[in-house]
Amino acid sequence: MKVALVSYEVYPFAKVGGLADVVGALPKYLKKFSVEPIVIMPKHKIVEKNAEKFSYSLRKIKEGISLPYLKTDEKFDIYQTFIPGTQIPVYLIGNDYYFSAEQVYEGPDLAEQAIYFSAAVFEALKVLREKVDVLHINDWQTGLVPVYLKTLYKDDEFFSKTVVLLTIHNLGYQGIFDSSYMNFSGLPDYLYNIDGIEFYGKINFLKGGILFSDVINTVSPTYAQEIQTKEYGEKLDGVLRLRSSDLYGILNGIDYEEYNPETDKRIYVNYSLQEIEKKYENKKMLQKELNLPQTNDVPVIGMITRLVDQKGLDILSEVLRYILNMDVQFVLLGTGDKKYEEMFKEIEKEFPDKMSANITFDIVLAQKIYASSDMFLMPSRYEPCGLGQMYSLRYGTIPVVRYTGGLADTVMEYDEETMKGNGFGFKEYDSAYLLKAVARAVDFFKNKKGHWKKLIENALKTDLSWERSANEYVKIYNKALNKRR
Ligand SMILES: Nc1ncnc2c1ncn2[C@@H]1O[C@H](COP(=O)(O)OP(=O)(O)O[C@H]2O[C@H](CO)[C@@H](O)[C@H](O)[C@H]2O)[C@@H](O)[C@H]1O
Repeated sequence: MKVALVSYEVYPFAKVGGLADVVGALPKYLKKFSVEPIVIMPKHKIVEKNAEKFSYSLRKIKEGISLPYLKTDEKFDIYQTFIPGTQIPVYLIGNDYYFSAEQVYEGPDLAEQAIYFSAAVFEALKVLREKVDVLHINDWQTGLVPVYLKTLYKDDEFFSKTVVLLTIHNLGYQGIFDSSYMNFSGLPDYLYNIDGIEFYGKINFLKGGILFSDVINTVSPTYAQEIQTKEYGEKLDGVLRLRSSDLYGILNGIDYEEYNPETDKRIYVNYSLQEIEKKYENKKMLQKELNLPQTNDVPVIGMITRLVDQKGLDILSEVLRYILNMDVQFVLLGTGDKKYEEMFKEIEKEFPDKMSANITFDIVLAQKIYASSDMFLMPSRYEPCGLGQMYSLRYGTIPVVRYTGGLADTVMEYDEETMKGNGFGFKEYDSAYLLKAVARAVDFFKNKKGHWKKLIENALKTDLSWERSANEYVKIYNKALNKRR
């Protein structure tokens, strides 16, 4: 079975968030289940910049390809590279006008960029003579791929057996744009309809993906249920309920080779369950690097996140000062909304010995924080899967989370009686419960050393590998293929 994973971000070539990690890792594991994966992404400017850092090279293999249906004369080239350490080909759509901004989600016009990329997938596959069974698309940027397939490419022999799986990594981002883009896309006008891609007087790319894909999944079972409700449905719950018999939840895995405390070169000192004291050497080095007092008596609470409302920053802002009045240190790494960046900077000034606010994007520092912290905070309003808590568990760092979406599927409240569970959390989205959960974790760290050790052991033993998830993906690829047979 040949599968093309289509994504606007892929690690290590261009990463903004968790989407990149998933599409960068999944193909490696699909291979173990006899799937032949290829990857298609835009050649963002950052892809060239990252080449040296991650030791890959880019080779131009085709050039000057036009898009027959779009209202543009812009042509694209195809570059090729491989997922590092593998033979898995990555094809990059290169166009200087659309994909040369400094940041992945910048550029002349994000709607046109996404349309251009989605349409280019078809022409690229034809030029490359890559006949794929499944187009595995990801998030709104690729939502129009199945719409093109089932309309303008419907009678194209080359794609007559191709099916589409849409993975929704985050329903909060849908790609809602002015209806005038219908014209640019070249898609038939009848699609601008409530049963098509029209959405409250605009067009919605993700809605197109949901309606036109053969099978859909989200990145955790709980989130797959939640998004069919009004509370989490982001106005697409009705459309999702319509597709509920084709909607699955598959928990993401994490890349166990890339994220391994025993071998990770980005952290200060490697460690394992057998040498857990070395985790504390990391902690001391991080404290030093970030100018915090070097001590093991005080728990370090880490947080690495895009600074957006989704991540629970509003309830955190209500109680962060209370948290810092406990005997703790708090290390934040994140970028995003200015109001949150400023808030953390402000609080850092108030608590210079306790708070370190790092408003930057830094993959190496992220790793050091995952390894060195005692706890990892993720009080999300909603969380499709969440990778942060999984990386923490892998590094023996205890997650404190709101039990929603994938957080509810991966973190289990610690039970003193049975000594089962790998973290702490709260259900209701309310700052008082957040504070209580943090206080409970701090109490265990300080006063219940035996239990804390057991927590670390349970965290390190949690199975979050991709193998199981890759197997699930193969099952739903087959479900999609059965629809066309
Ligand atoms: N400033 C910074 N510096 C370095 N690294 C940083 C960083 N800010 C964030 N990161 C990294 O970006 C990733 C974030 O992944 P998450 O899954 O936690 O959230 P995100 O909302 O981006 O992903 C969405 O897609 C993923 C993938 O499906 C879902 O798990 C998730 O729920 C959904 O919201 C982590 O690897 C984190 O370490």
